[in-house]
Amino acid sequence: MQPLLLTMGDPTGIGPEIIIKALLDQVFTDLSHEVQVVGDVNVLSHAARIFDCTAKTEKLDDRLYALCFGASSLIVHSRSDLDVDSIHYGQPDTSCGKAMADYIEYAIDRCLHASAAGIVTCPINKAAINAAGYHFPGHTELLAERCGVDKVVMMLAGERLKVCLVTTHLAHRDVPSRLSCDEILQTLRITSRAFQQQFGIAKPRLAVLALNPHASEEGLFGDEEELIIAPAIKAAQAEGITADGPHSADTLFHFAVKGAYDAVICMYHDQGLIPLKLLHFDDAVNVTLGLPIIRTSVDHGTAYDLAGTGKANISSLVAALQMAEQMADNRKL
Ligand SMILES: NC(=O)c1ccc[n+]([C@@H]2O[C@H](COP(=O)([O-])OP(=O)(O)OC[C@H]3O[C@@H](n4cnc5c(N)ncnc54)[C@H](O)[C@@H]3O)[C@@H](O)[C@H]2O)c1
Ligand SMILES: N[C@H](C(=O)O)[C@H](O)COP(=O)(O)O
Repeated sequence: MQPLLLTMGDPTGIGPEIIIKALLDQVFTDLSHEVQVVGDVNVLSHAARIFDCTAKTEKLDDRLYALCFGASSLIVHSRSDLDVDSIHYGQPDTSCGKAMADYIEYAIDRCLHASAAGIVTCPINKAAINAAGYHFPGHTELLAERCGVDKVVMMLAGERLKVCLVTTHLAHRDVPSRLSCDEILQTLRITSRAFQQQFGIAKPRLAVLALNPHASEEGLFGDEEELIIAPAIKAAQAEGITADGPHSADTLFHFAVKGAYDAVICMYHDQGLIPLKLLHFDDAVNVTLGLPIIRTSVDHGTAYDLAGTGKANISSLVAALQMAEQMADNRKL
């Protein structure tokens, strides 16, 4: 069985320590897929000290190590040679920015060449990867580009609520001009197909949100609902997709969490991620739908205020690993 690759994320964030914590808590041994880390063996070894552990490092091959703590061990594809004495929690430099982007690119490459089952990502700092010359607003867009896909969907998934975004990382003032009937229709198609093929829901029920308050109150404040969103829903319905709306965003979530829908299609990042993280910050998973490879992620960021303390919660990491494993198993069926 091919391994799941877990990218370490920002070397100065909480990524390294949640990986070590997961290893010490035997999280990886509870999975049927082997988990291998793509990161920096010295940074991980350094992070072990946060938990008063000393890691033994064994070189297996070029850039391939085993990191051992007593009976627990972890294979590490060590793709950077950062100097742990010159990097500091919460302060990424250009070498860290380059390293975190390299980890993702290496993992994508392995998946595209069918030598890994999927990718689970720890958080990156978007400003740091951009400063290092990788002009992407996040993993999602980097993954889409490297996999040669025009449109993907960012879904954040918790037990009670799943939100899928039509637009992702962009300024609020740019949202209306980036919304189009085609973008919404593609989001509905990708989401519906992913639920059917990857999550085993034959007829996913999708709620589509409005952009404006009260779905624009019949055009009183805005016309995106009439001109863009409603036609996209109609086109999706004509293709057999179970979608309805546009729904007022302020009330729809109440019904969605009671089980009326499998997912909520949101027009912009915070429209969906505020309710999602309010309910599920500890245990939600970020999944990229529409890729030819499997990618899940923790739902939280680099948490610089916690980095180096060992206090970060690993529940979202555990959920992201479990979901990647479930997606890999479904793919085999
Ligand atoms: N998947 C990703 O790569 C990803 C996701 C979200 C944010 N980010 C990036 O992370 C950076 C910081 O973003 P932010 O401050 O908006 O969000 P954040 O999630 O890093 O932090 C928000 C708050 O939540 C706390 N927190 C985060 N993770 C936690 C955990 N595992 N356990 C306990 N508390 C936790 C933090 O201490 C902080 O108080 C930004 O550069 C952002 O772009 C990356
Ligand atoms: N939008 C995500 C969130 O707030 O949790 C996050 O920034 C991660 O995005 P990528 O997976 O594209 O890095």
